[in-house]
Amino acid sequence: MTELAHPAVHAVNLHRRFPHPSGAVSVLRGLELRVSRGELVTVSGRSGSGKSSLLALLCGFDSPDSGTVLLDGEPMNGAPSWHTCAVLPQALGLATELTVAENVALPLRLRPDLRLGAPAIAARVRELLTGLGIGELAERYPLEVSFGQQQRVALARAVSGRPAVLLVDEPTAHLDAGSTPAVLRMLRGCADEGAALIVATHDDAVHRIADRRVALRDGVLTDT
Ligand SMILES: Nc1ncnc2c1ncn2[C@@H]1O[C@H](COP(=O)(O)OP(=O)(O)OP(=O)(O)O)[C@@H](O)[C@H]1O
Repeated sequence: MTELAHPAVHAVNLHRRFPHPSGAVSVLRGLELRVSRGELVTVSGRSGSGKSSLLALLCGFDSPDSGTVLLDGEPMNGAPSWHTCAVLPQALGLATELTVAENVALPLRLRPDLRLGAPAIAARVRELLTGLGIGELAERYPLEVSFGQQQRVALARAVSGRPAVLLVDEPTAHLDAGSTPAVLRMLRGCADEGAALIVATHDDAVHRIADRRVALRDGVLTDT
């Protein structure tokens, strides 16, 4: 019972400042955020307001100057496992030496606890790629598909292991209007299955599927 009292993600008084010879940038200034299981929160904010910097702190890629990130009530200790917290970063980070299907399968192969055999992994990969409209690209390599297609591959990889927390940076930035609904369906579906989602976006279509919208301004979040 007590564990349900904790939000899946709780950012407490986060401060992050980047030193630079031409003047330090104080990006986060006491930022607070709580996101529950099953909740999809979108973060808006002008370019350079600190959305990606926030996501980097929440997944442990970066550390705050002060403040804490709690996952399920526990202070983050280094980068959490991929099935605890998965990320779709702007830079995607696909493994270019692996095929599209192998990239998406990776989080599943890293989870022996799931005891998934090769056929079950292949079925999950197929389901995700087909759901995103890129099933025919399974055997290609990331550099043989467009950037918008790579972005959907990276989304499929992020969700394949059913992470408890999913952090997503600009998921529709490189998509045409026809490809966007499938991405929105997948994001919403993850939240409906119980994941906590934080999605940085400039896209109103993404904001429309949110349970809650916040804006990052002057280093803090406000409800919109
Ligand atoms: N490693 C770093 N070193 C120095 N400055 C940084 C670093 N990372 C980010 N910044 C600065 O922090 C600020 C916030 O950047 P960030 O990428 O988080 O913004 P954003 O809101 O995600 O922007 P966009 O919408 O364009 O992606 C910017 O002024 C950026 O130049």
